[in-house]
Amino acid sequence: MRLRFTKMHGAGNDFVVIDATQQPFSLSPEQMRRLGDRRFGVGCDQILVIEPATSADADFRYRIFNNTGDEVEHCGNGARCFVRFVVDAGLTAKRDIQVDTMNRRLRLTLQDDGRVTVNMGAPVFEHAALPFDAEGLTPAPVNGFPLWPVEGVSLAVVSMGNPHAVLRVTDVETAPIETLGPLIERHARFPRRVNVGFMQVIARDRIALRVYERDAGETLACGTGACAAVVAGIRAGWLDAAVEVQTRGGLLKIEWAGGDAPVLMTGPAVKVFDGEITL
Ligand SMILES: N[C@@H](CCC[C@H](N)C(=O)O)C(=O)O
Repeated sequence: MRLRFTKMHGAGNDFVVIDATQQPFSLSPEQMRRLGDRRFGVGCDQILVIEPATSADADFRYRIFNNTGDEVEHCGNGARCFVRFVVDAGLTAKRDIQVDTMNRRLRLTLQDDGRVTVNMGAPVFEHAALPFDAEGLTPAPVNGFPLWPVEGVSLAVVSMGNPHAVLRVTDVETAPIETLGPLIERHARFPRRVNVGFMQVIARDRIALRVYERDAGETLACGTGACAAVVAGIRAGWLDAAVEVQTRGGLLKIEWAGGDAPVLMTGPAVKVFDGEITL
């Protein structure tokens, strides 16, 4: 089958975007893996699929697959690229767009400077939402916020629609991402696995972050990971309500007023090229 696609990235987190409003989309997990393979296919961290809305008050439906072919709940950097794509492709004349994902309604705004702000919804701390199995563990609360001892480190657990574990490190450049990342990602306490964020607090309004993503491994940026890290940092009393997140691929701005307030994420969305592939 021949498939038209657009290669995009958000702060270096890269995507193959498929417009399923204009062409049929039905790829097997094997075809997805080939598409996502950097040597045998196009290569990307995630595949984003844009579909017509299925509810009356949404503009589109947006589906996300890791480059392993597994469908996942959420992708923050991808959400920004989704907006850039639908506006540039003329699929909508709106600048404020509502989209349904697997488990959330997102509200997104294309700014005049080309960046996109995404209302990511509120963070969820209930363990069932990740899920996280805390049976038999005693948390070490920091300012009342529980940090959980797993594999010798202290983890904050946060769902942004998808699961995140966040740990504070003194230096992201020397943090053991390659060893600890996969160990926590596949730890039995996270039955559906987890994205693992390594956060260095630089100031109350600035962190450096590296994320070992579920399935994709370390990416140059993770939007939901940035939200989870900032939320954890705010709850632990380390950060203010607006924080710049330095990732290896670029800068993201995250804002959260606490409680049930939604997390707002602002950052870049860039088209790289259009292409066609036979799968
Ligand atoms: N890169 C993403 C997150 C993609 C999904 C993640 N790997 C998962 O499995 O939950 C982002 O920008 O949020």
